[in-house]
Amino acid sequence: MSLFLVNRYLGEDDDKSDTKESRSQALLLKLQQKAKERQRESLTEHRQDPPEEHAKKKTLKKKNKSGDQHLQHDKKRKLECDNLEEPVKVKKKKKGVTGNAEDKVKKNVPVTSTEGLKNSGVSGEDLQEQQEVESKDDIPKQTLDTGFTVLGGFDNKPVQKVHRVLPQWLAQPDVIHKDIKGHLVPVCKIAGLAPKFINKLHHNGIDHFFPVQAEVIPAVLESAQQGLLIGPGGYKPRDICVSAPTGSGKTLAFVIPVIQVLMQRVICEVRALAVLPTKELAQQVFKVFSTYAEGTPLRVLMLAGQKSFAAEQASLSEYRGSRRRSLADIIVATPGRLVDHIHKKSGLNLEQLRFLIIDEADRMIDSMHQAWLSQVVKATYSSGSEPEAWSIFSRSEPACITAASLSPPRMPLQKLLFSATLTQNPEKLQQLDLHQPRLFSSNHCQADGTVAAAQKADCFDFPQGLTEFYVPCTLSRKPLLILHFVLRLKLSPILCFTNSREAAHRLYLLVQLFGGVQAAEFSSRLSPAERKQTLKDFQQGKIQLLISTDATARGIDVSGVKCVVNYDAPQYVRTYIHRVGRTARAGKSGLAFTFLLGVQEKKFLKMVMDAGSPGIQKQIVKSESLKGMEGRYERALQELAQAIKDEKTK
Ligand SMILES: Nc1ncnc2c1ncn2[C@@H]1O[C@H](COP(=O)(O)OP(=O)(O)OP(=O)(O)O)[C@@H](O)[C@H]1O
Repeated sequence: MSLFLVNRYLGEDDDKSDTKESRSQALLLKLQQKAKERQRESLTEHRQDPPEEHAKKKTLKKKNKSGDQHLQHDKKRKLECDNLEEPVKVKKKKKGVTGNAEDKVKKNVPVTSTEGLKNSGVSGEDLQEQQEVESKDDIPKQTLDTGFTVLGGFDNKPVQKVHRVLPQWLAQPDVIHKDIKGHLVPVCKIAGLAPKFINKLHHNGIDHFFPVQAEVIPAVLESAQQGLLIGPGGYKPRDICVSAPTGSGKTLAFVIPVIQVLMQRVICEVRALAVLPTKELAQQVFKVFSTYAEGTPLRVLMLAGQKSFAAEQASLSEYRGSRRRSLADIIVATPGRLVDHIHKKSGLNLEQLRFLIIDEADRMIDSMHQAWLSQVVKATYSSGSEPEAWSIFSRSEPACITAASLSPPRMPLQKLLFSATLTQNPEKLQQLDLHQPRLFSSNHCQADGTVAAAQKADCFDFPQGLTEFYVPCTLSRKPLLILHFVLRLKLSPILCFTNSREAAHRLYLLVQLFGGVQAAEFSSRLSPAERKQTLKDFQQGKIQLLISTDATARGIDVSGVKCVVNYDAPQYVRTYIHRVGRTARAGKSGLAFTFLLGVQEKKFLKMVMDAGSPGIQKQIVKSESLKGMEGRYERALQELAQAIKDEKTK
């Protein structure tokens, strides 16, 4: 009933009905061909039969029209005895129940496509009668008897495509320019930054802000213009989401305003918490916070498992007199360690928390293990256990609104989300319970800076200076290719990604056995201390080829990476974007190569183009250019088998 037809949003995939449509089209064509063949046979037969014979058949057919199966069977047997072919039922049917196209062909009744009928030599008036009869037949029997008219048709209408409807804040974001170099803003132009802060930026070689920083820093400063307790206009400050390419400077976009807002604080309380997915990223952000908090009274602490739990606990707070005092203003943590400290009540007091920063937000949303966010938000409400001098400002759990609950200003909790591949799926974002969110996105920015129409889901921005290639190859040639890139093409330092830590380890052993390359591996096979040392050596240029799993794919900032190689093609487009984003950072240029087997090419290229890649070029490496390495390579392969066996025995 079309009155109650509801079209659902079927996602960005190809329309399901299209496939259904194409299937039925194909079936129809097949049936028509069969019908035509039968009609041709009958016509040839028709010409051969004498007229009386033809009349006999016709009457026979009319009598048996509504015959049942066994009668049909007898007739068939009778005809066979008379050594006569069964006539192909080509022509019209006066009455009868419509079957589907397939049934029609089985009973040799022509499929109701008019050209099929025309070709079969059925005359015009028959055609008209046929269509009238059929069109009447289309209406189910009971309506003919009752005379009621049926609202809407029963015919199979294709589902209309319903376009995605986004909340306004997602559909109309604040635009961030993609072109970093073309839209630099001098740091002194940003209102609200303390002069000594500007000097510190100059001292660290930062004279201009990148587009994402020029947009986000003023927005965060504005949300705390009236102090920590209230946002603009006396309302609770809006949460902020930032979606900008890899290497576009998102870290400083939250470090600088948070330090600027908190540096005037009087009493030390935990007022900023940055949560990151991995230890290495936490270490990296902790370093940036420490660099810019130097010279201010702010103290930065990391809870990521680099030190023992007890050592972290001791550095969180201490008793002074009868009260526990916080020893940290800003905390940088990984979710697991953070939840441990909350559960074990190890002196982590979040009741004065003002900024909750979630970096690599899409990854943090997907891996909400231990429901860390709800634990953190719960911990920001006053437990009521210790009568706090700040009780006047401490938050109480949201309850019914009363005059009392509205009177004293509560410390608002403002969430700041950052990612290069921020999801636009409202259902996923709903988990974060954002308050009147404001989105800053480069995704919607056109070349001339105007806002593009709502983007397809999962369409992202790639760094401007990135050039992407794919290399068709076979499994056995991959190691030779990576050696060719290091030894012959001199593309090092190369960051090479594999899809598993075993593959990374095997490749590392093989490259070591081949010789002549400073290589290292980076995966969870190494201890945190070894990983930290490996990253440091890579930063210092002591390593030509770093073979890594996706542990370094996100956020790790290693300046000077000229080339990223996807030794194993990534399964997901977000993984691809974060891997290739390890190069071409801060507006610099960089190369990304993906080794593809024949079977992977079509699907991978479609995935990358659908994600908004500016273009990926085919780079063929001829077998001749690998000549001369085969001998050493074969020997290295044999030794590898032995080396792996020895490791297993150890
Ligand atoms: N205004 C600036 N001027 C010069 N260099 C900058 C500026 N802002 C950031 N950088 C440098 O750019 C590099 C990338 O910065 P950052 O790691 O913050 O990028 P990102 O957007 O967080 O990347 P990812 O999405 O991969 O985490 C860093 O080495 C940083 O020091």
